[in-house]
Amino acid sequence: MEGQELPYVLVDSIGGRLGVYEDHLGFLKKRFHLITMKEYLENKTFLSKKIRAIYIWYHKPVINEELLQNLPNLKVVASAGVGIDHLDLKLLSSYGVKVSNTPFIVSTDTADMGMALLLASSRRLVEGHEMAVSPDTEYFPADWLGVEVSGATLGILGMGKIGYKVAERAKAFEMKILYHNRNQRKKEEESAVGAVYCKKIDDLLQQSDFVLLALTLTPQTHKLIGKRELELMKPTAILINISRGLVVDQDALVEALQNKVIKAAALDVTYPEPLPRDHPLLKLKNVIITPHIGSATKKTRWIMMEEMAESIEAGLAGLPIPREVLP
Ligand SMILES: O=C(O)[C@H](O)CO
Repeated sequence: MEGQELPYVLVDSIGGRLGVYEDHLGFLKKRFHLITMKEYLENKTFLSKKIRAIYIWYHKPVINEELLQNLPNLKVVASAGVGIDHLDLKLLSSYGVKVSNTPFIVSTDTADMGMALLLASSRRLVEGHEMAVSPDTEYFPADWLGVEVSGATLGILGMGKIGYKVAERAKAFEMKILYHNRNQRKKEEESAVGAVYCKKIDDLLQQSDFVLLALTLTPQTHKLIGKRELELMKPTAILINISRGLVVDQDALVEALQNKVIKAAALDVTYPEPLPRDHPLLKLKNVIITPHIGSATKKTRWIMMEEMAESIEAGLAGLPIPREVLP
């Protein structure tokens, strides 16, 4: 590309908590002229015509109509991860902008995260750690027991790529698996992991010892798990969420956990993220919260970045966009 100007790509920020990773910069800067939101806002007149792609990391920058109106040469939006609930696909398409995501690479790590949360909450790892490092020598009281995983029933809501990988892992833990999904999986896929389809979500909720949410956030799944659904669950059940905070009615969840309607929850996602420091969920002993780290491993995050760069390059060259998301 010597002598040729690199394409201008808008990013939210570089480094820091939500910015593009510093160690991804070498790779990206060989291909693109990265412009942060701050630089764009400081030099809007010149940069708005230059920017041809947006690189969305941690759901940022937020793309609204005003931004689209100001970027007449925008062709591609590459979004990290699988969820695209932060994007208005119809709006983007009306501006002729194509969208890509990285749905395949994140599924293994996110499924691992689901199992990690399931094991951590059932075996009370966080409380156990606190007990072990506490100055108090009252170590492991007899009434402090966990919940067995082997032989327990896991209900998976959302049997896409991530849900299915959770099922594969749960099978190795000798769990019984129920699932609900918009479409029933093929018989051979079901029998490979020993999963039984529940047409009705209520049946899955009533029968499961662990309910794991691996759903896409859509208008149909928005606050799908509310007071009624939590009350259908067993009082000994644990809720695990690795999808989006908004698939659960969080106020109803707080109430259910406070009143022991369910035993515990393990959440990689909440709304908002992070939760305000005085949020009641942060005060409950029967809750584990992690900071939306389903795909946060070194190798996966690197491949996500490479895939996003590949999609931008293809889109700008007028080629079919790998992993394009259609409106
Ligand atoms: O959707 C995903 O892949 C992750 O949750 C990051 O948004």
